[in-house]
Amino acid sequence: MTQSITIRRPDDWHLHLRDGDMLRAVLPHSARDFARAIIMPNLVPPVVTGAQAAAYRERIMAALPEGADFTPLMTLYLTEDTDPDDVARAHAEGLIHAVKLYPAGATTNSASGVSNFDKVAPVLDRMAEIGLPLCTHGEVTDSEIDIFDREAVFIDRVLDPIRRAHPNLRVIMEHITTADAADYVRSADSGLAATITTHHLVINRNHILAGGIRPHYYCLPVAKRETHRLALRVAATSGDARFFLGTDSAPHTDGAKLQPCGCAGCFTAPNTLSILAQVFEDDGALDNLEAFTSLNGPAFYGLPPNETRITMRREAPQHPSSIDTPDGPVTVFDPGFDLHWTS
Ligand SMILES: NC(=O)N[C@@H](CC(=O)O)C(=O)O
Ligand SMILES: [Zn+2]
Ligand SMILES: [Zn+2]
Repeated sequence: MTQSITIRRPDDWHLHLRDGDMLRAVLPHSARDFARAIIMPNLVPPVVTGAQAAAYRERIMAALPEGADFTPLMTLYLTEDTDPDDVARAHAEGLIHAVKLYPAGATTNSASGVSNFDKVAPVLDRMAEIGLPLCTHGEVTDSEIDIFDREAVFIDRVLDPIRRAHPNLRVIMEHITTADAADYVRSADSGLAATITTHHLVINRNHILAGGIRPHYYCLPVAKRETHRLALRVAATSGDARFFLGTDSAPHTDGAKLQPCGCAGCFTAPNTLSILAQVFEDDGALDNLEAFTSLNGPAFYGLPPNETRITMRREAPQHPSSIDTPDGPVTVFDPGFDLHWTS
């Protein structure tokens, strides 16, 4: 039996670090295992301009533990008023690595997102020209569309039209949850990729709803039926360069999760690598773990893979079940099985 695995240091291509006390509480958990992360801009207010991204980057750097080796890769939150010149400038400075599209109202802190997609066409044209990728929260928000269908409908109604209108735009479908999305990504030869979260490889909708409601498994896009989870496992463990890790680690205090109307998001930063090693081992794909966590993402973003390596050992890890913050505890995602890989 394999006792250790050595891989290039992983990156996280979709991460919520929040701000202030929460930032200081969660950042060490990502910085321990990941060299770089694409930092989501859905703060309140959102990170819309290059100047705001530069200031947020400073706050992240200031919150890093002594000696940590972690580089935040900043993103801008796309609004109908986003200025193409500001985006191009922030990209040219090396500050931002993507722009994030949230359909208005789709998820946590997305009120300033896009309703009229025609209004963002000039920004998307400029991004295509300069090679700056668009990250999408791929769900429509129409109240008449069933929540379990919102990703598949987004592909037909929003994503495919955007890609036809901007054929050179590089797009990352974030946190995909369906076989439909995996198939759509495979249908493109280039310029399209997807991130997959840790939790969507582990839970299906039964975990949220059967035998009692489990708010800590509620995230967006919501986990789908088992056939979709299995399709994501195939995509993630295949080694296919179009799929890579974006944990979507999205911390909310227990007070905010355990409510009549609780927040969406799973906090997976502390135990993601332990869970992934086990998922890949269970699927007989340990050899493809490095492609998913450390190679495919940088290749799509046009960055070199990390030079340093980490070794994971077959040993029961010591992860906390929750972490403390000044605003209250944040529960760590429970995969529902014992872990036996330590990073
Ligand atoms: N994934 C989630 O359920 N929540 C994210 C937002 C997002 O990525 O959609 C958050 O910011 O809390
Ligand atoms: Zn999202
Ligand atoms: Zn997210």
